Amino acid sequence: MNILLVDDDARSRAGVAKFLWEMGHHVTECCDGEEAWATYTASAFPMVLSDIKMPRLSGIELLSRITALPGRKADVVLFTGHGDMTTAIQALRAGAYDYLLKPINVEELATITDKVAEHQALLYENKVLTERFSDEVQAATEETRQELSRLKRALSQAAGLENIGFFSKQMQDIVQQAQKYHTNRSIPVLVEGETGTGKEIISRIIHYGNMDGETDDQTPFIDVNCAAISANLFESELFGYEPGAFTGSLTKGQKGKLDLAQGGTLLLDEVGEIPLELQGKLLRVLQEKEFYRVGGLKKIKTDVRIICATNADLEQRVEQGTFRRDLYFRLKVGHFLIPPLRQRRDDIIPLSEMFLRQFTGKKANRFQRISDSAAALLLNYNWPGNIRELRNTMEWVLFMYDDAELKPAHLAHLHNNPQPSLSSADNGQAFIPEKFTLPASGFSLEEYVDQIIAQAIEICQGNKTAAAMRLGISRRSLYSRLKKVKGK
Ligand SMILES: Nc1ncnc2c1ncn2[C@@H]1O[C@H](COP(=O)(O)OP(=O)(O)OP(=O)(O)O)[C@@H](O)[C@H]1O
Repeated sequence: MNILLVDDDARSRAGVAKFLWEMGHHVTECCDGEEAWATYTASAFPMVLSDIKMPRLSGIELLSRITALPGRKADVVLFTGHGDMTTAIQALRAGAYDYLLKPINVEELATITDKVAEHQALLYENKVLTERFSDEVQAATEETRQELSRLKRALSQAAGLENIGFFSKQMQDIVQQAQKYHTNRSIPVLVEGETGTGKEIISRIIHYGNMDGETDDQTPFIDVNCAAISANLFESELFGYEPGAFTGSLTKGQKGKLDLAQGGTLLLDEVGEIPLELQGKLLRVLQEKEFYRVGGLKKIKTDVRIICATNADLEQRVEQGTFRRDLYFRLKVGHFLIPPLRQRRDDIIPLSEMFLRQFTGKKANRFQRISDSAAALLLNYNWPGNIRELRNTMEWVLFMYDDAELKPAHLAHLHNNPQPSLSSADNGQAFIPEKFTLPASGFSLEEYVDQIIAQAIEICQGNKTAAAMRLGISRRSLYSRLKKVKGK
């Protein structure tokens, strides 16, 4: 062990040093506290043996400095005079490991030195174990974190809530509202919107209560596409049937979707397609919270949240007499009208980027950017198939092309929707509509201008200078307009 020996009495110091060398230790000698402090801070000593009374810096002051140092430090043993118990107590209070009475008894010195060696070995072992333990804890924590995120991903996937994003204020408000409905299961909810707007996703958020499918709620989410069930099977599909209820039925009978959704959520997608004669039965379920199986006499109590989704105009169906008015109002207690994508343009670019990232997968170099002109095109297309169409478009682009940037050429197929066209100007003549009638409402000049710019860029195959010339505006005006569109 490396021992720092400090004593201003050279004879006594030499005697102690000789004994310690003989014990097999390595001794560094100092003749006062200041010299000892400089030596101690320059290299590591597990043990300091020091006299108390010394010029310049006393043993107690040296001890205080050593104990004030951060980290692992030496055990300090101080020499005190015979009968000087006050100093001995003072030394222990200041943090000394032990004290030795002068003149030094070599047996006591050997015992204390062995004790210090053992103590320092234990401290070292403890340090190593603590470091190893903290490494192991860190590794285990990392493993648990990875496992948790794997499970979260699996859960989101199972919940159908993987890779979704809501960027526009309109959709963020809807998601917030949907999360509120999660806590009140007794409110039926009607989700209306065009095809592909995300009605099913909003229904799942109502059920799971959050966007990533992470929930303690293990209750079922049962999805029924009412348009896909033939009218004669509808009742048994929804309510189930008792054994032998009809010819060809299973002998054990069968549970219906309402039974399967017990305690959870039943999503009736395309609810407008429910046959009129069954609408009364559905109303009864909503009002009385009970139903009969086909061929059954026993009332079955139900505890199911019912969400209905439709892209049909239910109000019109009510007027036409094909949908019950009382059911319509009952379903509509909680109501969402999901806007089409063209009315929430703030979603278009971030969703496109998200889908590109998603379909690019690990081939990270592909389609890292969307060019200004492609962005203008995406923003001005009217997306009749809404997010489903946008998603399919990005998947198709990634399948067809390999480029670092999404350009108008990759989106050529988006142009055949009925948008105002510049093609009539292809003969080089100025484009002057013969007659333009301003609609009573719903017209946005801004949108119109953006659409024209997108088409000009597309016609000029992405060449913005040519597009600006074509439109009779400066290149700078075109760029500032594009910047504005992208920033929207
Ligand atoms: N916010 C979103 N983020 C990512 N993908 C979305 C989002 N909304 C919808 N989608 C995707 O668009 C497609 C259509 O969504 P969804 O089935 O929820 O629409 P829908 O309105 O119920 O359509 P339909 O009326 O045709 O049944 C799905 O692939 C879905 O994953």
